[in-house]
Amino acid sequence: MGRRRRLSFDDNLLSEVSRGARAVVVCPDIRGQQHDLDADSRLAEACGLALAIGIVVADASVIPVRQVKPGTLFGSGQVENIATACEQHEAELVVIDGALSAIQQRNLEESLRRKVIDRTGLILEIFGERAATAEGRLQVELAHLDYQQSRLVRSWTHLERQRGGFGFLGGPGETQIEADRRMIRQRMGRLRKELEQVRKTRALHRERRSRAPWPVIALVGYTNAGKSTLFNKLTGEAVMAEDLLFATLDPTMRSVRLPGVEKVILSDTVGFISDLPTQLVAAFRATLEEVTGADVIVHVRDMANPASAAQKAQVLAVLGDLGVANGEEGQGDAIPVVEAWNKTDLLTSPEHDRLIESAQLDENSVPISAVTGEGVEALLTRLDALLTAGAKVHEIVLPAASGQKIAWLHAHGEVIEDDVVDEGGEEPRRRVLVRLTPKELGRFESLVD
Ligand SMILES: Nc1nc2c(ncn2[C@@H]2O[C@H](COP(=O)(O)OP(=O)(O)OP(=O)(O)O)[C@@H](O)[C@H]2O)c(=O)[nH]1
Repeated sequence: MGRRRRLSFDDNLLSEVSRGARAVVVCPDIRGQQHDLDADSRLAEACGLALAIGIVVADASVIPVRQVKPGTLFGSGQVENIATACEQHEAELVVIDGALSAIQQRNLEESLRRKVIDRTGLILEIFGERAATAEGRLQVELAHLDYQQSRLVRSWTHLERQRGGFGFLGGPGETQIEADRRMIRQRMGRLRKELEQVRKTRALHRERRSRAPWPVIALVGYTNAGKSTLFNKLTGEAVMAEDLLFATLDPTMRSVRLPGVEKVILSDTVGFISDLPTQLVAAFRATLEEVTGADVIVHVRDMANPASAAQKAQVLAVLGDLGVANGEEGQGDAIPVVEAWNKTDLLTSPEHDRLIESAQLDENSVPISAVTGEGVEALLTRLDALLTAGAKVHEIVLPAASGQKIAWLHAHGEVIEDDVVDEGGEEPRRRVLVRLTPKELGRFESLVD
């Protein structure tokens, strides 16, 4: 009969994995495949991602794959080894840190008699859990549907009937599959429209903020680099100091005071991850757009991580694509980038000394420990210098009644002289001699009376 099951997008579609599930994590090291990181670092990252959504990593291993088996990815002996590891470690879930086709996933689930998720599935779980803003949530749902759609099509062309998998396919029959595909397409269409709307609102917000009288500092960096920890240190607030990856899918904004600059907005952004599946790039970038409006970017780096250099290259590539920074100084309108070389407390003494030495050669690199506070003052001083760079003295004459504007000048600029000038006219005027950066002058000029 083939009872129809409705596609339901409202009830927890995004969650396939329960918190606390015990998992065996496997990183296939496929011969000839290029990756940003080596297999061990990828495995470590995958374990971190799994932990971030509350999965218990019971066992983790790299499995070299000479030749991909179309049906199962791994060879049969390797699948047996994974099954043994699952038995030994009482795991109910297998995380494969690579891309699985729908068929491979299904076959592995059958042989292992356990739920199997691949890397895209894992990252979608994290995005689904962490997306906080409307745009983030819409992007994640869209990415999820896209992922499911590709599985639906592929599985149908190869199989007479899909079993297991995502659970929303009911009875067999092409009409059923077609109907499901149409529903997914319609839903995706609606989501895209909603996204468009949300983006417009966001652009308005950004515009409003860019006219806000405060400079913006954006924290960017690889996942687990220590952005949230530094953010907390700087703002003095416990925002999200969890030992979690992606503690911040959506930008978090806080205002802080710097020694020389009265007030700045600090914006924490989502962490980067290696080899981001292409389907997820849009969801990830949506959250980074905030960075394009920043006055200074702080690139937080985990200097205790052996993959630190590769991570830096990726962050710079994305910032370059966003058109905000190119890593080189003095080029175009690029936003200045300060590198916060974090986790100095984890380095050995010679490593620590080497880091301090290299930082002395480059004023835009500041060794810090967001945990102990080492170097944080120096970072603030550098930020202050960049935010006040290019400041010039301006003579500004205003009607004496412009109290708010005059107060703004005192709050933001370095006021050198401020007197009332009486030129015999009807209205007394104030003449303020004040040092302002070009950006501050722009902000001042956009103030409304
Ligand atoms: N020892 C040491 N640990 C640090 C330091 N900074 C951060 N950590 C730790 O590194 C882990 C990750 O820090 P977070 O601040 O959550 O990293 P993040 O960059 O915000 O991570 P995402 O939100 O995933 O992008 C936490 O366990 C922190 O306690 C540091 O300077 N020294």
